Amino acid sequence: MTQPIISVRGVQHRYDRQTILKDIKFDIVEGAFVGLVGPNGSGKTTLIKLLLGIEKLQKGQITAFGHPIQKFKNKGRISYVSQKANSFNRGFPATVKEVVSIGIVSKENKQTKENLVYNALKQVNMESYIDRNIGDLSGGQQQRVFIARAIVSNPKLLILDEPTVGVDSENVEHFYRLLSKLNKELGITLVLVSHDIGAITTYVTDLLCLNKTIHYHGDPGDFENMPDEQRSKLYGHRIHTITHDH
Ligand SMILES: Nc1ncnc2c1ncn2[C@@H]1O[C@H](COP(=O)(O)OP(=O)(O)OP(=O)(O)O)[C@@H](O)[C@H]1O
Repeated sequence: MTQPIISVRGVQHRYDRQTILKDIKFDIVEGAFVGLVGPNGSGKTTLIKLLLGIEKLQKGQITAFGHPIQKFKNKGRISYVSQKANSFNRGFPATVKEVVSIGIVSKENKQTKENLVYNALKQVNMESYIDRNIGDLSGGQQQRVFIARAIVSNPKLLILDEPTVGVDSENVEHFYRLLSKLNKELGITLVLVSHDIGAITTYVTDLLCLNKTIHYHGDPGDFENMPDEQRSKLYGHRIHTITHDH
């Protein structure tokens, strides 16, 4: 069986006196495309922060690539695109090349750096924008540049927190297709945080429904085929049938 690259056991998390996460247990295997869904305030970002080691683990165990998260040295293996990545204003004084270079974690010479940046931009079809100012691009284009920055050091796992906020629906579809390509062709394991269960089930291999605890972890197709009422229970929140044609 494939070894999990992330393993979470018995995780609990509180802010002040409020329990945000409880009895969290799941594995992420190499090559998976995981959709992490849940209503507002269900703890998705907190869980991601724990996986990234940004938030201190209070109770339970998390291992990343076989190491306890407290001792894990990332070295570019886990990469992250945050919720508000695509919000640069017009005129922001940085080129696409400069933004993507920030993602290079190893010491490289100038030529290697340029090649890495170009290749990462090519993966997201943005290589022709390399010398443009980041602020002059649309939200969807900026988001692609941030993906390039996140993959420029060849991560094994890429975590994206609501990356399609502010991106129009047509570009959202393109964006999910791009993620699917990165997963299948480059073999990058993905965790995609989203509100839009209907849109992501087509692309993800595993669905994780979170609302304080994990209510469902499994095949997205099996989840979609359940009656609405049962799905609402598993999602931990009322859910409408949202189907998207692809
Ligand atoms: N640093 C913090 N201190 C105190 N409470 C926090 C902190 N961060 C988050 N919370 C609270 O924890 C709960 C879960 O927040 P979190 O951001 O993890 O949820 P989420 O599922 O990502 O929400 P959303 O979908 O709205 O982004 C919320 O009630 C939030 O107000």
